[in-house]
Amino acid sequence: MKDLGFFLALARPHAIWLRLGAALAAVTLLAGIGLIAVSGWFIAAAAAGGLASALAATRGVRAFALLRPVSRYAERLVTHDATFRILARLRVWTFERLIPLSPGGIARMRSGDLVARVTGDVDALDGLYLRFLTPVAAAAAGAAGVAVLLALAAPLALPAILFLFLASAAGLPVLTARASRKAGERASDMAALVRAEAGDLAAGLAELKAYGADTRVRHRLDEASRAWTSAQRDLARLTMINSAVLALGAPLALVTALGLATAGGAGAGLAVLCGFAAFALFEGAAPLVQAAEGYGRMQRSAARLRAIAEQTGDVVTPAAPVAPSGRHDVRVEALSFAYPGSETPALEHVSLGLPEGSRLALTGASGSGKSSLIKILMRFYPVPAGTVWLGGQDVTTLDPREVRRRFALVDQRAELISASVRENLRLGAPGAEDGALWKALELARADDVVRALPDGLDTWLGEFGSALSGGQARRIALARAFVTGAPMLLLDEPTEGLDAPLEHDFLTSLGDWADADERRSFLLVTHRARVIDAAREAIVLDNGHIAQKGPVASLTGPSTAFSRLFPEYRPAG
Ligand SMILES: Nc1ncnc2c1ncn2[C@@H]1O[C@H](COP(=O)(O)OP(=O)(O)OP(=O)(O)O)[C@@H](O)[C@H]1O
Repeated sequence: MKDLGFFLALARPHAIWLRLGAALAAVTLLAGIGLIAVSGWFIAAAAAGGLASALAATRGVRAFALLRPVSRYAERLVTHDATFRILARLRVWTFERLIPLSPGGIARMRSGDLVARVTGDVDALDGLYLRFLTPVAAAAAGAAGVAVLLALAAPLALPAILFLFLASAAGLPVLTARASRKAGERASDMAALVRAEAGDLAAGLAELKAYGADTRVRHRLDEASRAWTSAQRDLARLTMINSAVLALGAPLALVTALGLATAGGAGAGLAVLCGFAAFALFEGAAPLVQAAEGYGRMQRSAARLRAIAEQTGDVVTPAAPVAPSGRHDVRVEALSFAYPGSETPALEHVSLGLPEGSRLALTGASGSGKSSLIKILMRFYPVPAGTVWLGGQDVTTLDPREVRRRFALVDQRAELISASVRENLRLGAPGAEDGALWKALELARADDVVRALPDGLDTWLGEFGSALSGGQARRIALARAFVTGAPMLLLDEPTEGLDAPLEHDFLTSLGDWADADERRSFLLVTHRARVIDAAREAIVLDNGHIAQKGPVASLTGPSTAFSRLFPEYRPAG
């Protein structure tokens, strides 16, 4: 309940609309009770031949019959509008909690699970605002209205009817909430699991099929789906029982009120009016029971969403970040780092400098820590030991977003988003004009690629840029990095998988970009000897330590770490 209370509080800015919706729901319920009660009175009066009463009743029927749909329409409009606004706020709230989590922190969460939280869990909470708050107020107003009517016309019936109503509108929902809790939580968990499994299956379908593992994942998905269906079946059973109880409660109230009103001396017309009013009151109990049926699900969704709010990012934004200096030289001093949950350090006591205008290659065997260093520079992970200086300032005193703005990242996956070429290029510079995009494309030798696409810059690139070859995607990713205007490029094996001419073109583009401004610099992670020639200096990492560093030509020589990695290396030219 604490979690649900938290999300109720989040809806406070929209409270006025929820209250108006509740008032309209109360009017709708009262109009419904009035319509049925007066209709009953009309039938009884007409049967008894009381023309005057029958005429008065028809006026009542007309008034209530007009009022009910109008107030219901207005209520739906107001409550749905308020609910959608609250859900939109909730989504923004969720993203605001996710964004400060560093990419390193988010990478530990399953992507399908994240999607389930932002979509399914947020949607599940609509029941809290739409099916819980509004009906409580309406049912209370309906009960008060019928109580006044019975107190005036058939006081004998009042206690029995109120008892029946309280049992249906309070007792039954409480019992239902208890009974539905486990099944609801299971349904919510399984729905999230199904989304996560389906996400994994869709994302890795080609690989899973290639290795014949798709059947295994499909089985897991089937199992989760079956568990989800079973939980939903349990909930449906509960709904069925509740519907039966409510269906019995309404006629029981009718008969009770009718009998007791007659016993109390009310005439036939009045007795029927009281009976039908008591009957119609049960319309107000149904939404409360429905809300209780969704309690477990809502509770779980609220808990899962709150868990996001309670996560603290690995990379902390300082409360008062210092303003960045205009410089962008980097210095790493005695940096040590291990991944969360890992005992083995990925980097140990690493010190290096990347002055403005530098062209540095970072090489080393697989697992030596090259990508880890890039992730730390990008502030995807914290700096647990040692110091990283950017423009003479300790990066932990700067806003991580400011640090990231100084770097543009290109890696071997060249992750293009499923959007147009233009949107991909503008990812890091949303306001960039087409002229700037074409300039960057020319510099990255990707302008011909884009001109050959059916709609040029407007061409849709498909999921992860699947409409392009690896080489084309890499060149567009390089152009995207150029568009950002960042003075430093971090390239993580950017030419992996490219043939020699494509690799040569890529490195020439990189060189041209760096030549255009002497303050520009790049750090190039590579396993390939040919690529090292694009740099002036190189660092060889070995098991998280710096084994060698200096101008590329100085690293060769018998039994150096560099020559062990590149025995065939001959400096270019
Ligand atoms: N997300 C992670 N969680 C835990 N350990 C990790 C993670 N990423 C890398 N490691 C570990 O950190 C060490 C350094 O990895 P890193 O990716 O930096 O090496 P690398 O030199 O870039 O390797 P490669 O050339 O194969 O890309 C390795 O031992 C690796 O297993």
